[in-house]
Amino acid sequence: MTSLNEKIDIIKKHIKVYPDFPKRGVLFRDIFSVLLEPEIFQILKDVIVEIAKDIKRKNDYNCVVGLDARGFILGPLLALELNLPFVPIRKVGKLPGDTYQIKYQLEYGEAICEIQKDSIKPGSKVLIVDDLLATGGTLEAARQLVLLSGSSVVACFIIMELADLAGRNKVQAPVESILQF
Ligand SMILES: O=P(O)(O)OC[C@H]1O[C@H](OP(=O)(O)OP(=O)(O)O)[C@H](O)[C@@H]1O
Ligand SMILES: Nc1ncnc2[nH]cnc12
Repeated sequence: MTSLNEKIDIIKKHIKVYPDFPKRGVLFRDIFSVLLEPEIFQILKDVIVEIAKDIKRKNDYNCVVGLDARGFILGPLLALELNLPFVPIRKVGKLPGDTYQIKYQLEYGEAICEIQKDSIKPGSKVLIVDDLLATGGTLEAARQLVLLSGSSVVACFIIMELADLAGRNKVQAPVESILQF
């Protein structure tokens, strides 16, 4: 049987790294490269489900929120497995109906993200899911959108954390990451 740490090592080896994308000086870590081989994608799924269940035991949640765009790979997998609702947070202009909006800074730019006002049941306890934590601007904006929706964030779950950027210090909720760079 492959241990959790061995599975995490396999995932790490399959994350392709691109220097100077999308801007000079950024080392881009591409989670999509893990999805090219079904058996590696399956390992990623097994690892995130195991860790998400562990987070739930410590810090119960009843809703999974995923961030545009790469949080949409992971969030729905977890939500289905845990039988919980999945709610998307999207870049501005992509969601129909009434929305809450927050502007935030990225490692390489600025953006606005949105959530549909009627998507999260008020009073929910939310797990936010994304592929990568860089400056923490995206996660903190997402946390504020959950708050505007009348719910709270019990934890954030990330595959890759760029530890040097100290993004977790910007996020006013516990952050759990699988790989640190
Ligand atoms: O911690 P931060 O500095 O906020 O950066 C992290 C965010 O940046 C990336 O998404 P990006 O905004 O590039 O959007 P994409 O997934 O649509 O490419 C990544 O998937 C995170 O969502
Ligand atoms: N270095 C990086 N690699 C992939 N996605 C990112 N989003 C922000 N910084 C990133």
